[in-house]
Amino acid sequence: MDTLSRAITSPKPKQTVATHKSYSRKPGFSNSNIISGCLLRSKSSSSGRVWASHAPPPNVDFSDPDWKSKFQKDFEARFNIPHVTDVFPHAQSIPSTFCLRMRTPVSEDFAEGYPSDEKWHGYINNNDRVLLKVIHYSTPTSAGAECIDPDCTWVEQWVHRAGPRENIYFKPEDVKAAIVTCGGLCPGLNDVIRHIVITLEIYGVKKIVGIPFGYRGFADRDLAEMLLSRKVVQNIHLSGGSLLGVSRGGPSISDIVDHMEEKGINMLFVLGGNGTHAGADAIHNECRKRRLKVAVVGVPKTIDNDILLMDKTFGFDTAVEEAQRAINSAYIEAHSAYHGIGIVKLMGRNSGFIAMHASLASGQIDICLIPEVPFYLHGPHGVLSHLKYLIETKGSAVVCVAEGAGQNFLQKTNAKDASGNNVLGDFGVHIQQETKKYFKEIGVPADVKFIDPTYMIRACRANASDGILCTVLGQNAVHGAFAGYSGITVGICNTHYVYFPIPEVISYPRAVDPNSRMWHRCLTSTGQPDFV
Ligand SMILES: Nc1ncnc2c1ncn2[C@@H]1O[C@H](COP(=O)(O)OP(=O)(O)OP(=O)(O)O)[C@@H](O)[C@H]1O
Ligand SMILES: O=P(O)(O)OC[C@H]1O[C@](O)(CO)[C@@H](O)[C@@H]1O
Ligand SMILES: [Mg+2]
Repeated sequence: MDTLSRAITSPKPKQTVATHKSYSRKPGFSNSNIISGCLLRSKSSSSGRVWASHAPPPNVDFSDPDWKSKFQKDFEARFNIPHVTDVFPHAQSIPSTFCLRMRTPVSEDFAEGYPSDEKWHGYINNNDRVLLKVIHYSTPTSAGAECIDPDCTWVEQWVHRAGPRENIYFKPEDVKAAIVTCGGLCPGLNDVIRHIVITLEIYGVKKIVGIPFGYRGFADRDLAEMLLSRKVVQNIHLSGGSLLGVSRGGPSISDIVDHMEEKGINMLFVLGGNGTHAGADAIHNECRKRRLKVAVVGVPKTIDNDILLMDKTFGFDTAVEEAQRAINSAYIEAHSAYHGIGIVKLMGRNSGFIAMHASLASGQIDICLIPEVPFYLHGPHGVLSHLKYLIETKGSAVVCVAEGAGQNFLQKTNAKDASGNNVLGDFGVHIQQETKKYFKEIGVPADVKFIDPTYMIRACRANASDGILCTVLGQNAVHGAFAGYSGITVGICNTHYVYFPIPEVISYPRAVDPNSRMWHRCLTSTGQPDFV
């Protein structure tokens, strides 16, 4: 009988298995999609019916001989990126002021913005596309297969290529651009801010401001806009955090747009996660409703890496690198103690990407627990009994747990943060206590240490690869806005840079696929058994 679950599920004691948690019910996240995505994909592969995690629910009629072209048409419509001409069909474009040739950094040359150079072939054609999925899975049973139909037919899915356009829909002298950073911290925020400002200046924009402390800064009269320029942002990437500050919660969309109208903001760059992007999309829609010619462009920020469709989000690499240091400390502590057990908790509310990648990168983890993969703590196949085996055979062990793992072992509080996100219980502390209790009960000495490096990881400055990613994303955000797009976000997709319509990347959280090669690689590295 499971002692822990008895404590929690009393009066009906039974073994509790950690399962894929239910997601927060914020408007940006749809539970039905999670079910159709994760569960169908992971559970039904043996039956040969596997669906792409981001694909629409399987309501396509595959008996229709024309289903593929209909699907592709629908896909094209879904991934169409909103443009100012949708609302202002007569909006005039002008030749781009973004050009990197024939430049002399003499101040008077900049007075009227930068001159266009017709001979410069550095622009992206509006019809350029990037292939979203590059593997042709020949069968739904291939590892990590993401299929649309039961036969796993090859279907091309194209998304819009990011970058500077030859014609722009905003005159630089008419632009007042604002940047806002929301949600939790993430390495690289300052790098993105820096490159947005620098690129705006290259287009010739003179009015650039930062909104302090996230969306809150749009409503709080005590918080003044921060004037930004290349000079102000020159060195901000050398430290972590956000020059502008961050926050959760804040004013209504209508108050935000009132503020933008009042202050004349017509370009808004929004750096944040799924919640922030839901807000950005709502701001974009409200601006359209009010017939304001405004470009709202997002840059996805989440160390959890839980935004859909992208290779990765900025800050993730840095977080993994930093997490390794904590793992190494836990390893040394565990290895140096008699029967040492090190437990490291890493961020990841809904998704175990940091835990999985840090476990893989460090090569020092014996057990990796993530929200996507169910496990027992107690019982013959449970985590604790494997820990006993590791102590007996190796003398020490290191466990990496993702923040969102094992939540159903903990008492639910229903507490929410200011943005409406569920406040999670601390599974790291819980597994530490259970481990101590277990080894005491079986009379085996164990020295259990728990390390929670989460805020240290988030506050780091970006490493080199994230620094470059932030640079490209920041620049592309500005190119997208000048090109007249709004309600979009920027991302990296199969190593190329793209624009996505916001709703497509936040419809549910991206999660580790337990059938993926990467999770299997992680298991190979840890050598852990199935804990079910
Ligand atoms: N559905 C929504 N519609 C409009 N605004 C939202 C929505 N969800 C969240 N927001 C706002 O977006 C901001 C950031 O949201 P949240 O705190 O959830 O962080 P996030 O962007 O998801 O980033 P993180 O990855 O750090 O959690 C908050 O100010 C919040 O009020
Ligand atoms: O304590 P805070 O600042 O609210 O943020 C914590 C959350 O932020 C994240 O790092 C990003 O969403 C989560 O993993 C974590 O739960
Ligand atoms: Mg979030």
